[in-house]
Amino acid sequence: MHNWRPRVVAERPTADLAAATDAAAALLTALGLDLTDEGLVETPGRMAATLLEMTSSPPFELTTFPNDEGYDELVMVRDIPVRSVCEHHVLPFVGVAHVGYLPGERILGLSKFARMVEFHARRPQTQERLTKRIADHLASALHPRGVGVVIHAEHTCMSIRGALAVGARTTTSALFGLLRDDPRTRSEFLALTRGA
Ligand SMILES: Nc1nc2c(ncn2[C@@H]2O[C@H](COP(=O)(O)OP(=O)(O)OP(=O)(O)O)[C@@H](O)[C@H]2O)c(=O)[nH]1
Ligand SMILES: [Zn+2]
Repeated sequence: MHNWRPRVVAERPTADLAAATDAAAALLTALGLDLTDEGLVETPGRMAATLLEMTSSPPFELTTFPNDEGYDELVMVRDIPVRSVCEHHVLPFVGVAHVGYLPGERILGLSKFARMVEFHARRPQTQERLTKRIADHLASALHPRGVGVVIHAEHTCMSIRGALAVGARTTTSALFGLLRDDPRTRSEFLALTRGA
């Protein structure tokens, strides 16, 4: 009945796209929609593929290098795009992450900051948990002297419905080590997250 085939199928071994398509059709029908309507015929398949795409993480490998020069100042990647899905309404939240660390013996390939954010973002969750997981991952992979993650995001579940707070942004942060405990490093990091 549904001929539409997704162009991009994200990986998740336990996903059953055919069953998800049938379930999406049942949901839309239960909501009173007529799926024989021309524009809706392929919608269940698109819905299933879209939800799978939005909640599946691309795999990646962390590449680290020895900190040969003994670089000991802050490394920071700002304005990394965040696209995730809130676990309460399965609606997107979208924003940016700023990720920084104070290196110890290893440094991280710069692109891996963005890959790490994308990896953790692509699943239903809260912004708080996402922030903490990125910081935990960086800390366990690098054993740095400090880690900081700040995310600013708009949650569509409270902007396009419900509270209708269009433009309201939520800020979360996770700070470890010297970025949490040393006042100078902490304020340098937080100033950089504000664009200074
Ligand atoms: N702390 C936190 N809350 C979130 C996040 N994403 C969505 N929420 C909130 O989850 C809550 C769910 O509240 P409920 O009262 O169970 O759901 P609801 O009736 O749809 O609530 P409204 O959104 O106020 O209409 C809402 O307040 C959402 O704003 C998140 O990342 N972190
Ligand atoms: Zn929500």
